[in-house]
Amino acid sequence: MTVKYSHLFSEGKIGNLRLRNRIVMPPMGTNFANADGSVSQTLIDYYTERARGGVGLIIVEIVCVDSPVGKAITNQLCLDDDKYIGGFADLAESVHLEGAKIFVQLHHAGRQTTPDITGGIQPVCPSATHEGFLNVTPRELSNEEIEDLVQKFVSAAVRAKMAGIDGVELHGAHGYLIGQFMSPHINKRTDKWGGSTERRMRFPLEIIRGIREKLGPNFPICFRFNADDFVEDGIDIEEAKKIARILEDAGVDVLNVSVGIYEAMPTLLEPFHFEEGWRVYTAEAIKKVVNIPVITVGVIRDPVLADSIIAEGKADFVAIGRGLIADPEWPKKAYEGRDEEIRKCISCNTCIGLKVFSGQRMRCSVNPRVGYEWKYPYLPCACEKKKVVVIGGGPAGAYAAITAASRGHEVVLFEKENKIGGQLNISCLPPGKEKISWFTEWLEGELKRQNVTLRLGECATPEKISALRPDIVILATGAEPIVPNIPGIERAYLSWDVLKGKVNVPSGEEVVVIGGGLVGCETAHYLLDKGCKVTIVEMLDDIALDMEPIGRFDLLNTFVSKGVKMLTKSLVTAITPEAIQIVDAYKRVREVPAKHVVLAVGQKPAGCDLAKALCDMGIPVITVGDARAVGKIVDAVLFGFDAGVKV
Ligand SMILES: Cc1cc2nc3c(=O)[nH]c(=O)nc-3n(C[C@H](O)[C@H](O)[C@H](O)COP(=O)(O)OP(=O)(O)OC[C@H]3O[C@@H](n4cnc5c(N)ncnc54)[C@H](O)[C@@H]3O)c2cc1C
Ligand SMILES: Cc1cc2nc3c(=O)[nH]c(=O)nc-3n(C[C@H](O)[C@H](O)[C@H](O)COP(=O)(O)O)c2cc1C
Ligand code: SF4
Repeated sequence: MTVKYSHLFSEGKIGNLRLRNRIVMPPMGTNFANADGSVSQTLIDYYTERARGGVGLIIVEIVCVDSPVGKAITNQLCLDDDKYIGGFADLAESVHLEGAKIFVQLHHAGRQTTPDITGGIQPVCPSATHEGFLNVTPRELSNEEIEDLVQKFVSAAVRAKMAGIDGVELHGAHGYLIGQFMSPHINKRTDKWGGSTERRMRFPLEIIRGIREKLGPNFPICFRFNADDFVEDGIDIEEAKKIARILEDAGVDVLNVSVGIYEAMPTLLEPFHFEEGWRVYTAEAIKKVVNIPVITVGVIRDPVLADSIIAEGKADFVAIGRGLIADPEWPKKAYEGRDEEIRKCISCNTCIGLKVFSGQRMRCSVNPRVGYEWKYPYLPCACEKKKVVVIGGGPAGAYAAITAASRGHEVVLFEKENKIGGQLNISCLPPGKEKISWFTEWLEGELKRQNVTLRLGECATPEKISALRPDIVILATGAEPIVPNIPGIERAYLSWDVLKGKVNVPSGEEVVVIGGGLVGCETAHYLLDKGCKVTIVEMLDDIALDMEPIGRFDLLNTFVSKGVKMLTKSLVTAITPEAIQIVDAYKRVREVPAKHVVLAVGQKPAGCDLAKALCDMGIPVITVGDARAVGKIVDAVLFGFDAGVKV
């Protein structure tokens, strides 16, 4: 077989370690560890599946060297005690059996954590500089504490080696403890641990020296660091080049080049709008000044791009992070030239913002098996072939249909529109959200590949359904916008219609968006981009509270910089010909001028009557997605998949 991406699938080398290709899974926290920090079966199955999918090297997520004060997430792996070695040995063996190599990322959060995570302990830092994203003021570390921490990193590396792990990555990026020492933005010390670049590098260099002393010259050490902190006075690309040379001289085997600290969060965990490969230039700049291999990362979703990065010598390895959460078979499919079958990550950040950073286990919007690899190791073939009718071709219905068909059932899917996707076709319309349509395209392709009979442009009725004599119906009719009963409501446009371009709000005109949730804010963003003067009115304390926090941080910065008015704790009581009437936070009745009014006060489940009619006919019905409870893509896909497994 000719390999389409010959550069990507050429052998790689880190120190003396040989890797089967140039694809690296970068560290990504999951919250899958046990509560005591030990390796769980969920975690082993999750990583083993990625190894089976063909990745060359897995760098396991942040592993704490000093728990609890050094933890950044609730259920974080630990290696600060010998009791953890056994679990890591099981993990290493399982990954090795699938042909991949495995490193662990040694980590201390420093100031980028909260007392909720550290068990009430005040976070520590080289200097007591305030952290703006989490709003934390840390305590300054003493000289003795710093020396003790150096030993903790070294001891954790020794334990990793004892467990059969192939190498360690030191987490010097993203503004965690090692990076805090390195960054002039955070490290204000005047003793031997602060000052010039060389002095700020003392902490990581002591750790590297300690590891080399204990484990010798052949144990691979990877160093992850920022080529740009993207904050004032932080590390920039010129400083990063100096750092890279210092690390090479210190005997580091490979550099994993990243960017951003929490205060510049959208650069390190890019929301929807960041372009593919936007930060490859940083790795390319670092590669030019060193002779050791360099890893690049950040929104690399497409094998063509990944292969070209290697071919053009911009980096030696490409790290595919969220891409491998979304599709563990990304490498295998690329290797076999099945590019269109890759279920690409859409950069929604549900996995991190709504799940891991919110103390929950990782889940993925487009891959329902994430964290459930143990539960669904394979899809059981249907014992008895059934006729399954699915109503609704949004993500819930489409995923249910794909899953049921792949198990051998005969599946018919009704979608009243002429296109699959449901609300995905609206959610991809606000500025920067085009990547959502990648998922719609994948669903369309997969429905074809699984031979699902599509009845597009056909509204399902009880009569049509019963005529097909289905064994079971999966009802995935989604949601519809809520229209509140307030005087003057006839003058308001629905946000869905504005986004679809069914109504035109001329640019330059004043618009009030009623409802400041995700849909209202994204409609406001769309109107802002069109040049409208936008006011958002929201009855809750704040806006966009249902939005993924990193995307929200990004959007609110845009709103502030572009002068969007945000009226919170304000209830709309009427819409008049030129204004809206509100009761504001101080219980005052006020008028807000509004040439145009857009309504986005939430959605409610649709299709309840249809479900009832089918049940009355004695047809078994499973209701999934927004039709069951209005949620997000992640909920629709998980429940759709689960229904497809159960029928
Ligand atoms: C503007 C906007 C932005 C959004 N942004 C995000 C986001 O960033 N992240 C996120 O996670 N979620 C987002 N969402 C929400 C997400 O799109 C929905 O939660 C998800 O699409 C629900 O999937 P579903 O399959 O349950 O329903 P839907 O997507 O609503 O699909 C239901 C389908 O059923 C069809 N249907 C209904 N009745 C019948 C019938 N009788 N016969 C045939 N077909 C029928 C409809 O035409 C529709 O295609 C957004 C939603 C909107 C409106
Ligand atoms: C859920 C999640 C958890 C992450 N956890 C870590 C981590 O533990 N250590 C780290 O260095 N980077 C972490 N990252 C950043 C990734 O390693 C990677 O740099 C980033 O996601 C950009 O690459 P991508 O677009 O390929 O996902 C995390 C990212 C995600 C999405
Ligand atoms: S949850 Fe969203 S961002 Fe995270 S891997 Fe899945 S698709 Fe990508």
